[in-house]
Amino acid sequence: MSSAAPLPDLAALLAQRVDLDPAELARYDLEQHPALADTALLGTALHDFLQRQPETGERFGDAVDAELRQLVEHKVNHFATLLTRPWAGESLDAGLALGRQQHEYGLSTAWLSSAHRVYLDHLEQRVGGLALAADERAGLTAALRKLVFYDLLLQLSGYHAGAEAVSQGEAQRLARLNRLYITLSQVSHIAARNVRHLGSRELAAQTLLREVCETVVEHGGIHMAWVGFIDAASQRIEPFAWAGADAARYLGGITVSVDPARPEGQGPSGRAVRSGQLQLLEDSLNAPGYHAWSQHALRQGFRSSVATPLWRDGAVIGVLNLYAAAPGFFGAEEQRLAKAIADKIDLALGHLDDLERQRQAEARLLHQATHDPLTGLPNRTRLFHRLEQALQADAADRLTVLMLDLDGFKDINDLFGHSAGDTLLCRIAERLRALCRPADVVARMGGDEFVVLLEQLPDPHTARNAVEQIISAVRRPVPLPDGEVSVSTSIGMVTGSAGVSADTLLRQADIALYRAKSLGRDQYCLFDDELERQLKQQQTTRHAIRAALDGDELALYYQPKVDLQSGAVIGAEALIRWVVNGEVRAPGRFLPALEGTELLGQIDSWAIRHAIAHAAHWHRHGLPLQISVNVSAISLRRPAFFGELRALLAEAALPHQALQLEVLESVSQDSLQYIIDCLQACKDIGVSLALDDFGTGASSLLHLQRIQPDVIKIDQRFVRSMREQPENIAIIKSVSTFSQLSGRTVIAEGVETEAIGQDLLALGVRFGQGYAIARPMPATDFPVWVSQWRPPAAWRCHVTAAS
Ligand SMILES: Nc1nc2c(ncn2[C@@H]2O[C@H](COP(=O)(O)OP(=O)(O)OP(=O)(O)O)[C@@H](O)[C@H]2O)c(=O)[nH]1
Repeated sequence: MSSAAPLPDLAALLAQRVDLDPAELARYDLEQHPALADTALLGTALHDFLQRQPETGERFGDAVDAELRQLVEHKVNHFATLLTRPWAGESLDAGLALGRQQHEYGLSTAWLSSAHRVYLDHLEQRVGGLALAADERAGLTAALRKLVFYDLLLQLSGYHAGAEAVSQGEAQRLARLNRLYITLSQVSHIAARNVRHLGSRELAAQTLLREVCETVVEHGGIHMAWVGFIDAASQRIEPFAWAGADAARYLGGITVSVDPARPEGQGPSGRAVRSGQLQLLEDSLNAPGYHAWSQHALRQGFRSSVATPLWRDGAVIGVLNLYAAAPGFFGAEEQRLAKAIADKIDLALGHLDDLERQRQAEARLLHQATHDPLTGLPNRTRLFHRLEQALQADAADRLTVLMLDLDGFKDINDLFGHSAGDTLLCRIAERLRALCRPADVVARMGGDEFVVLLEQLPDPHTARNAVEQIISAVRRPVPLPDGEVSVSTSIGMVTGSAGVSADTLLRQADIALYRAKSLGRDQYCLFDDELERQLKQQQTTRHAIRAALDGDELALYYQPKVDLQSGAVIGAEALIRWVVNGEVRAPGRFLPALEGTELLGQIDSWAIRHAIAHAAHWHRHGLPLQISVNVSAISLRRPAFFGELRALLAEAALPHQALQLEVLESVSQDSLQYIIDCLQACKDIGVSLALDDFGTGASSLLHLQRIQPDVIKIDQRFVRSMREQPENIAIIKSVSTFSQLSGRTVIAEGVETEAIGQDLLALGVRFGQGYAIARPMPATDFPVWVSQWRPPAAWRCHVTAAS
């Protein structure tokens, strides 16, 4: 061994510490004494010694045999090298490595040092066996002792270097973890944020997840972070939010799939989705299955990453990817943190979904509260709100409200069933919607009533056009499972004006609608102040009539019906009068105000009750006449009508034939089967039926067939003017002939003069009613009149001539 070569710094330093002079060792030329090492012997001694140390068992556990043997082998080899080439670099390295290794095993310095006792014993024994002079042996022994201490210092240096490296690495790791924990707490904070104001679920998720990525990058020492979600159609993981240097460019350049059959599905994200487990990429440079991305990753400057699955309702929906610049960045603790961040994202997404569900539920509730469930149109509440908004806008005068009510809709329900009625309402709703502009409001107010709100109309002409189109559209037949039905609609129309309230506008539209109905339906009516005045008048009248019904102001007057030929009184028609402060008012002055109201039905009931009472009284007093009373459609529609009538007849003990019901042709035009059934039931118990005002309806003969009246009353308009309008004579004649042929009695109304009576007799009409016979009179006057009545001589002569 050459002592001329300089010692490595550390070797020189340690040698100096133990006062070992390389020249001193060199003097003994240890290579001459291979027996000194005797590695086999030393190995056994060292193994036996170390195995006895209590610390050995604690440190090596079950693996004591294999691991201790290996360590002992390293030690012994090193010892042999040390003896022969103590200053060689490999000897130095091996000593340091041994020390670091014992530190890594977690062995103490005491344990390490104790081995050197064995070296000393071993060397002393070996040296004792050498053939050396005493002073030489003493010198060699001393040099070898120093060499053992030198090695002890060398191994302890390695041990400490190891300890230092670990503590430095640990400090860095702790600092990194600390940052990550801070990051996690910030992520928790973000995930728990109130997101209501962030807009839609999509927008809120984007904001939250972007903030999470930014926080992780900014505070967590992460190079880049992104969250992606699985797109079911493409089976790709589509980036949703990201942060970090050039993240957008990186993500723009890669495709990530969950499909294991594709190379893009082989990376950590695809595997994370499929396995539901975090996937660790220790080093992108040498990771199997990573070739598809490694170039991108290198350019992007990251070496390690974790892909953590994101969950929703038990299924993986996406991935959180975190990247670090250093390889092996993600230790166990970092991975736990990545999972914890992913958990927070799961929570935040769950929270967003709950919020979205809540929002949808609220929207549904609001929709339910503001829309009609049958047609889906806005309901009264919403209409009212929209109307108020429209009125607050500047152009109130360019606003038109149309209030629609279908005509005779009740009949559709009655004839075809309620569900057919529903279908009809839906079809009408669709037609209205189709006719209006998107900004117009079409609302269903309930029942068969709709309101259309037309805003920003350029002129009144446009509004009228719209109404006319609506009227025609409603008229078009609607196909139903059992055939087609047709309805019409009446419409009240009103135009907005500055300062008018929504309430008022709707009320005015309603007034106009009412007028359109009373004018005969299937038309529209424009609201004006006169209309309102009339309505008020009407309401006053109704109020007064209701009071009259309860009080004693109504009376029945009787107008006789006679045989013009013989002068015989065949009966009388009961006509209602309203006696106010001595003034007797004819029904024409107050009944129109009751049109369509239940009050009309009450008036009918009152009249029937009193007519029966009068007739019964006269019957009991030798005047067995048939008394007729007018009944409106509204009464005949009442299911209780027939029962009540029969009870009244029974109570008064009046023969049923003594009562006649006069119905208007318009009743029959309603053609309701149950009205006809009701009339038939009355006929079946002997009550007589007269068709009033015959000739004024649209299809008289047709309805005759359905109603089957016993008596036909020719409307007085034909009779009164028969002299001036000869065509009326033809009508009267044909009605008379037809009636005689079908076995019905014909009575002419409006016999106002003797001449008319004569003409009627000449046409073969025998029975009449009119001023030439008698005006309607109070019930008390009627028996007297009957006893005194004589027909004009001309009629009697006519009779004579005819016979
Ligand atoms: N099928 C159906 N019918 C309804 C609904 N709501 C209300 N109705 C009925 O619709 C009818 C509306 O009454 P009215 O407007 O007085 O009946 P109408 O026969 O059209 O009378 P006019 O308007 O005077 O021509 C009533 O018989 C209600 O029972 C519904 O949702 N579906």
